[in-house]
Amino acid sequence: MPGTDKSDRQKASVTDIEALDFHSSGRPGKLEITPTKPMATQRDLSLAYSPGVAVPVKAIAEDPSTAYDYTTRGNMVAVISNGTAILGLGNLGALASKPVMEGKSVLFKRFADVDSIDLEVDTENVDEFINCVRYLGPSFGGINLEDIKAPDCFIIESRLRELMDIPVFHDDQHGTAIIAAAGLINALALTGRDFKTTKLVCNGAGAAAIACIELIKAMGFAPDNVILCDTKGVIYQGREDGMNQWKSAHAVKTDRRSLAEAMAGADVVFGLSAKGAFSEEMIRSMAPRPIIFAMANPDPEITPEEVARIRDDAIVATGRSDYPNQVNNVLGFPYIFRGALDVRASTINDAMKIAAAEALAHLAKEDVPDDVAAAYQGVRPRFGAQYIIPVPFDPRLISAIPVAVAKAAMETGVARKDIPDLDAYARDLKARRDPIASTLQQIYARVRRQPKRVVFAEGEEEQMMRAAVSYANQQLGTAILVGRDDRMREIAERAGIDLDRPGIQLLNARISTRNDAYIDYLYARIQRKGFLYRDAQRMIHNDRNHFAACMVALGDADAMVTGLTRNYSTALEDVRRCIDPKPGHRVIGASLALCRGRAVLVADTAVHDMPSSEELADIAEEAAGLARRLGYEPRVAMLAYSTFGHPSGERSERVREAVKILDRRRVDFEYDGEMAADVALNPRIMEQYPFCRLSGPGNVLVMPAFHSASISTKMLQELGGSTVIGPLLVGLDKSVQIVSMGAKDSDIVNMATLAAYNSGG
Ligand SMILES: NC(=O)C1=CN([C@@H]2O[C@H](COP(=O)(O)OP(=O)(O)OC[C@H]3O[C@@H](n4cnc5c(N)ncnc54)[C@H](OP(=O)(O)O)[C@@H]3O)[C@@H](O)[C@H]2O)C=CC1
Ligand SMILES: CC(=O)C(=O)O
Ligand SMILES: [Mg+2]
Repeated sequence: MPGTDKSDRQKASVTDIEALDFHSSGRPGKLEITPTKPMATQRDLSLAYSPGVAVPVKAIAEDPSTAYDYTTRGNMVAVISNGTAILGLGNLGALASKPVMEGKSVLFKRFADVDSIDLEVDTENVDEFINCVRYLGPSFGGINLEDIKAPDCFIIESRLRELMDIPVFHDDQHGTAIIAAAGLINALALTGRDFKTTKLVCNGAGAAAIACIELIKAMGFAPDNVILCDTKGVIYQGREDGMNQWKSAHAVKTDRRSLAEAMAGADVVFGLSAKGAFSEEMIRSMAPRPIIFAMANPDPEITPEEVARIRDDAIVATGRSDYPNQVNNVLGFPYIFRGALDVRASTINDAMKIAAAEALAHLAKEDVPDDVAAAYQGVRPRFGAQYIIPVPFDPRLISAIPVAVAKAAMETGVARKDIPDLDAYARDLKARRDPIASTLQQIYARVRRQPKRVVFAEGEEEQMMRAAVSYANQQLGTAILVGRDDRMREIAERAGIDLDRPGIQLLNARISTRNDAYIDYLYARIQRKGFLYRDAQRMIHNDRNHFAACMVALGDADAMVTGLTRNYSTALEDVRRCIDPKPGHRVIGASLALCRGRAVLVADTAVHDMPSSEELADIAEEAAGLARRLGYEPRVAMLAYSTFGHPSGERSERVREAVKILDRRRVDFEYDGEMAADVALNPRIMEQYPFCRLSGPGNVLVMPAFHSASISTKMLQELGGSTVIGPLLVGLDKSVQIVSMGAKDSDIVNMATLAAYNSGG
């Protein structure tokens, strides 16, 4: 198995198997290309291809700038590597770099709606690489070079910048430098230091390191106060071994020779080298309130835990997302290119880079508004040692950084398109990303802060075990697998699943010491419903759903997940035997559909077959409550085949009546209907009904009946490429989620996490 030693695996938030499964499941890899125009008819074909395509061809030949109007060029970036410095893993070749490059491409899309394709170029020859890339200009609005080793990357980037008239940006250099500079601006402010007098050591003298120190010197650091080190130690004036012109440019006059000597008394240390390069002794020798950016990936030069063991006055950042203060270029490249593309910039210059760094630094100092707090695990972070830089999921990044970059491009004359109204541009950017689409990430973060005990009722199923291990690994809490101990171990061993890890508990229902309590509890609930004491005994001993639900009911676990081996309604019946609805609530199912950066809740996708008007109103209230718990303000659209009375019919009448009931109940959320789905979702169509009370497109869709709810979500999933999570059970007094039969381990983890989240606390 590729990867890491045992201790690494235990602290890793994902296992090697999970990482491989993630990449191989479904369509291998992380990207696909989908057309943006219909390709359904002969006419479509004639327009998209011959003869219609000849018209834009001629237009572009006549005026090249129209390529931005007629092709993907203006929103398309290539991520290009030869794999000679893949993260901190070294030179593993072009092909091996592909997962990272695909990853960068999906981050472009996810965070800034920039389309991107990865290109791996199989040569270590600098001239060959340049020649390969230089002719690709017409295809792209920008080139993001990635993971090319120093010093080749310096030559490659500077030659390509001369040869091409679109931005060429080596992310490991400038992306990293921008983010590190932003973090440093804030860390210096917090420790009361001045750029001009602060002493900094940078370990690593490659792509990222050289760019970082060039940028911080441009921002005011004194060259004599910056010591660069590489595998051979300090880069001092006169050194000959392992040198190149880029290192020489930063050589200093000093008698220090080793990294340990350089770090003694230093205020700041940057690690852009390799795992474990900083020893405890080195950290101990630094000045009071040291600033430590250990940025090597995937493992830092020293971990925050290791630093905390030695001193409590340090500000620590790493390149990883599972520690506070993630200094990683993911905070930069998507947004920097967004801004550059939107003004059709010919290059990304220093002014644009500094503008991005300052915008990022500034954001960390701003108050975190409610709708952003969710991205921070529901806690409002305060500018300080644990929060010097925003997290990648901060929804403000999309409207802050591209604006700063675009403005700097216009001011320095490299923009080929003007954006006259930057406020309007910021609003457009904000609309490009729906904060609800980050919901799941926020939920995970919240659970991680308050880990929960979740029972995985069908513990003998391989998928459940995988999900439980993933749940525990992600530090979401304790995963309790219910099943026969020996059977679970046998299956786990065959499947290569390691159950002996922190956070996993195996529980045999037959021999649990709590059975008498569960049986008494259950019997009290079912004795007047035609069941005998021995029925209750059998249910607890032999049926894992009843056993697990009683565990949750009696507080031995916080939440439960089941459903893999039994159909939804049967599993729900089992659970309902043990757990009541929350007082004053109705149990419903709601599905969260995530599609193209947009998210909607659809209800009721599980419980009510043909809801009455009263029940539809209840469903609306439950679904709106769920939306709020998920962190967003509901706009409930009561859906039907008709819109505001036309065409009329019995089902629509029922929905209309539900709206009147909500009026009478004076509920405290936006709702309206009845309306068709396109009216609810498309603002242009909604405009035709100016009296509609929704302030924007519906984000909670209450369906007129179970069949329409189920059919529409399944169609969204199969035809629309949506991720559908759920149905989520809402309204029960204790937190239970039921997955669909045959669900994948990743679906089960999502549901377990949602169950944990819903269990409150
Ligand atoms: N957090 C972030 O956003 C980013 C982090 N990085 C990380 O920075 C590191 C370097 O990447 P990059 O600059 O692209 O790679 P390069 O190959 O261009 O440079 C690597 C540099 O690190 C030095 N080095 C390697 N091991 C050690 C060591 N144990 N002690 C001192 N110096 C060492 C090398 O020294 P020599 O010159 O003697 O060979 C070289 O100067 C990687 O770990 C990478 O993951 C990179 C980009 C972004
Ligand atoms: C983050 C990144 O680009 C790297 O580690 O190489
Ligand atoms: Mg990189």
